[in-house]
Amino acid sequence: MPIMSTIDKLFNESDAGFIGNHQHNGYTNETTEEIYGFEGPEKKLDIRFCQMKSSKISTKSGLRMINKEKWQTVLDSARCTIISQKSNDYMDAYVLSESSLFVYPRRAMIKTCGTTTLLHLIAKMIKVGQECGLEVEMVLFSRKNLNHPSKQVFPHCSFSDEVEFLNKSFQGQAYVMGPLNKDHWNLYIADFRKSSTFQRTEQTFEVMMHDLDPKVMEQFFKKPDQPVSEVTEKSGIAGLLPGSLIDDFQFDPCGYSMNGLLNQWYWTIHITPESHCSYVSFDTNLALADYNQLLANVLEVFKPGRFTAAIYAEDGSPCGDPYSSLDLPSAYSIQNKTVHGFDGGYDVVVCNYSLVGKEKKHSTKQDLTSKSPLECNLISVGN
Ligand SMILES: C[S@+](CC[C@H](N)C(=O)[O-])C[C@H]1O[C@@H](n2cnc3c(N)ncnc32)[C@H](O)[C@@H]1O
Repeated sequence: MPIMSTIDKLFNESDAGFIGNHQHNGYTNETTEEIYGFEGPEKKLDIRFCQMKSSKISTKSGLRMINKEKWQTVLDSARCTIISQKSNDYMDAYVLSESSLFVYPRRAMIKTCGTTTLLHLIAKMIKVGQECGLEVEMVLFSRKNLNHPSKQVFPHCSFSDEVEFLNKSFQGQAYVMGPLNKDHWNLYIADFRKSSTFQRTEQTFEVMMHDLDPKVMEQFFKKPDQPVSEVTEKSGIAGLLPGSLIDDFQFDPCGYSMNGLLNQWYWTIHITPESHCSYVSFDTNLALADYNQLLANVLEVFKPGRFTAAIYAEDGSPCGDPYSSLDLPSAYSIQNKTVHGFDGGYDVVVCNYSLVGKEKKHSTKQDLTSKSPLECNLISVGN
């Protein structure tokens, strides 16, 4: 079935008053999103699994044994729908009505936006793992601060509720990276990995962009007869990581999501183009030694007014020194940089940037001599 007719069918079959996660307020014809703006910033759950000792099930495909229909029943708990799927030798990647799901044999990464209830799917996720002979060995839950937390469904109205909820299943630790009263990134980690059992080589890079250039955002309002592949090409998205298998989707009347599969690496972009709540996210686990050029290219494509960048890097990953990563693109000034070294063998760095003066042209060509004052928070291990 073509993608468009699939999503039309899914949404038409939704309960009255709900279109995917677009929720009517029940009093007028206006949706919650029309009043407050769509909540672009995603909640992200990254769960790593290992072989369960007591289990007789042992397959190389692990979580990839689970089919699309079964994943949909898991996603029902988060209130989002699978729109499309693409797979390669390494992973299954799903575009969702609200963001994306990536499934590796021993890892599932889900990000959902709007008023989805991501953490409600944890119990089903653990069960799915058990059915594949796997148990959880690490959980990372993260999200940027939300625009309208009070419009969320429990436990997503506050990070402390989310942490309490997560701690019912795992015993983890919670961190706020960045200024509490400005853009910041919440992170919860439960790490059950046995030390020195294997090399830690994972890394992820996220850019969370606000106040985007309206001319750029115009491209993500659906135009009759323009195929989504043309939007992906002309916007510059396709050129970010050439050679990728791309699964892209345009929402009606606006909005855009894509998953990219580049060998074993995923990348994903989600766009909320409405001017009163414009937001774009870029997320990848691509194993680069540093992300400066990729960041510059992403900024050149989207031209945000402000953005937060976050790197998670394990000690054995190519991105060895996150502190010196995220060098300043010249059109932007860095507001703050928060680095946390974890005793589990990984570091996290989160930076906030804003565009220097509206009159300045959007150019992200690197000029490392013009660094502006840097407020730097170094948090020691175990804090
Ligand atoms: C799912 S997309 C991408 C969200 C993403 N987290 C981001 O980075 O902005 C959200 C955009 O699609 C639009 N949209 C249109 N129909 C939608 C639907 N049925 N469900 C979710 N979003 C929809 C929203 O208004 C918004 O502009």
